[in-house]
Amino acid sequence: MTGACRLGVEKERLGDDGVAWFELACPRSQEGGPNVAHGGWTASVMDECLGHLPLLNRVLSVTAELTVSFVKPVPVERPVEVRAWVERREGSRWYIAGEMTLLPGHAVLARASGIWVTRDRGHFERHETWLAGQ
Ligand SMILES: CC(C)(COP(=O)(O)OP(=O)(O)OC[C@H]1O[C@@H](n2cnc3c(N)ncnc32)[C@H](O)[C@@H]1OP(=O)(O)O)[C@@H](O)C(=O)NCCC(=O)NCCSC(=O)Cc1ccccc1
Repeated sequence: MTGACRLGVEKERLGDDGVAWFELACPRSQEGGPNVAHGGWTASVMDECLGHLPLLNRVLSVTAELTVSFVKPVPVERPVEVRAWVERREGSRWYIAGEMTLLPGHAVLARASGIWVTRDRGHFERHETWLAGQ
């Protein structure tokens, strides 16, 4: 369980096959058109879910690139599923892809792919040092 996620993610699980699975619904507050999600919500959810895959493997990473295809409008307050999987790893880069489908029929609503770069625990401290010089 992920607790009270502001994006609406309610459940999360890593399968034995390495595929991460999430169940969620777009909150009414994220509406971008009549009864449908704002695209920024969809992109954020894909970042959140795909980015959780390294975390579920106990690896700290940050998003370096993210591409989202908006296939269909996402209805608000309707259960949707996101699946995420690792396509390949090269050096410190994780190439991760995923898709969002509408439950219960699994019509595809969005697809995403991106690159996550692993970081050590000093990442945020180094950022604070950099920020102080700006
Ligand atoms: C860290 C980095 C992405 C790269 O820093 P640098 O100093 O340049 O890195 P460095 O030189 O050490 O290279 C390392 C490796 O990376 C590669 N590479 C580098 N750039 C790119 C690229 N654009 N695209 C592709 N690859 C790139 C580079 O070739 C090298 O590869 P190698 O090791 O030779 O195979 C920096 O630009 C940054 O912090 N950006 C902001 C990130 C941020 O704030 N994200 C949003 C918040 S996080 C979030 O929300 C996710 C989340 C969700 C849910 C739960 C948890 C997490």
